[in-house]
Amino acid sequence: MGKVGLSLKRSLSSSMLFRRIFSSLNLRDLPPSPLISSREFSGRLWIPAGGRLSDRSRWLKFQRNICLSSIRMSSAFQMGDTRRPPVTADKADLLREVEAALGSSFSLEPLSPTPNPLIIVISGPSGVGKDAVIKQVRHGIHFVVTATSREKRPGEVDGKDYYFVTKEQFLSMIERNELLEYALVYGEYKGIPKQQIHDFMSKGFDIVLRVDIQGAATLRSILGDSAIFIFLLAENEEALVKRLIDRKTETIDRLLVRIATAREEIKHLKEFDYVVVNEEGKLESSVKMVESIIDAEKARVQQRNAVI
Ligand SMILES: Nc1ncnc2c1ncn2[C@@H]1O[C@H](COP(=O)(O)OP(=O)(O)OP(=O)(O)O)[C@@H](O)[C@H]1O
Repeated sequence: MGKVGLSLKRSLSSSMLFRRIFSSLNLRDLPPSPLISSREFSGRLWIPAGGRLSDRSRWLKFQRNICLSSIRMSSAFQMGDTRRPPVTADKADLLREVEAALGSSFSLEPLSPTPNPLIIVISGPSGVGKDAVIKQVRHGIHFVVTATSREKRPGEVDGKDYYFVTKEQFLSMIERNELLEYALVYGEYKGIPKQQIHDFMSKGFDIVLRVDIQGAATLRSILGDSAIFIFLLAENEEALVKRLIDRKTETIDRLLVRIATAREEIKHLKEFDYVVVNEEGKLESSVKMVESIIDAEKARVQQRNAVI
């Protein structure tokens, strides 16, 4: 027998079983329900096809209990309240009827608090794909533009990829306490301007900070558990080095420094909350994984509360 025939047979036997149990309820002996007609009842009941018979029997028993308790509830309502709404009344009428019976109207206030804006720190070895992942993460997120004293790479845009400043300008930003965190990386300064974080958090945006491992450690000491720390990794060392070579921005000497640094950095993985493996050719999955982490964090009962 084909798949279609088998599932048809299953659903037929399910509905026969259901009819046998439903008919044992003696609905006609019960007072009519003001809220739910027996036709609506049968429309709402659902019996899973397939599965072991014992599972399905348990499911049917569960459905029957729901039927019985609904009938009991509606009977109680009927006994205590002589203003029976007609069975044909629409949803809005029934809602008003129930509100009148309760003596108060239903609140439209959200039942759970609005999630706090998040600060998401993304770190990982050089060339692992931090920028590539962050650029594709969905809207509602502000990727903080870092200030740097390093030279612009081909294709980079000032104010979009980085704020390119001179070393002197960077040092005055440090003096004015305008940076949340800064570091000297491969002889160049990189730092996070505080004002941008304030501005976007106050508008309800989640904040993404992209820092190296040293920066992540500093941010952990400043923000503690109020921020989320994600470590981005390649699937193996070879994939990481190939990615750096493909970028065509590194001399052999700089490549050697970055590889040695990456080996040290990977040892800090345990200081992070999450790890995302950015596999070769699977950038999209890594982006989805980061988005899933953000979704899960938004659903936390105990929200993180980042304050800068
Ligand atoms: N999953 C992937 N598969 C293949 N190539 C990737 C993947 N992710 C990123 N890349 C490529 O790897 C290179 C390095 O990525 P990217 O510049 O985003 O790394 P990074 O971690 O931001 O580096 P750095 O810290 O040195 O700035 C880029 O050419 C990018 O397009």
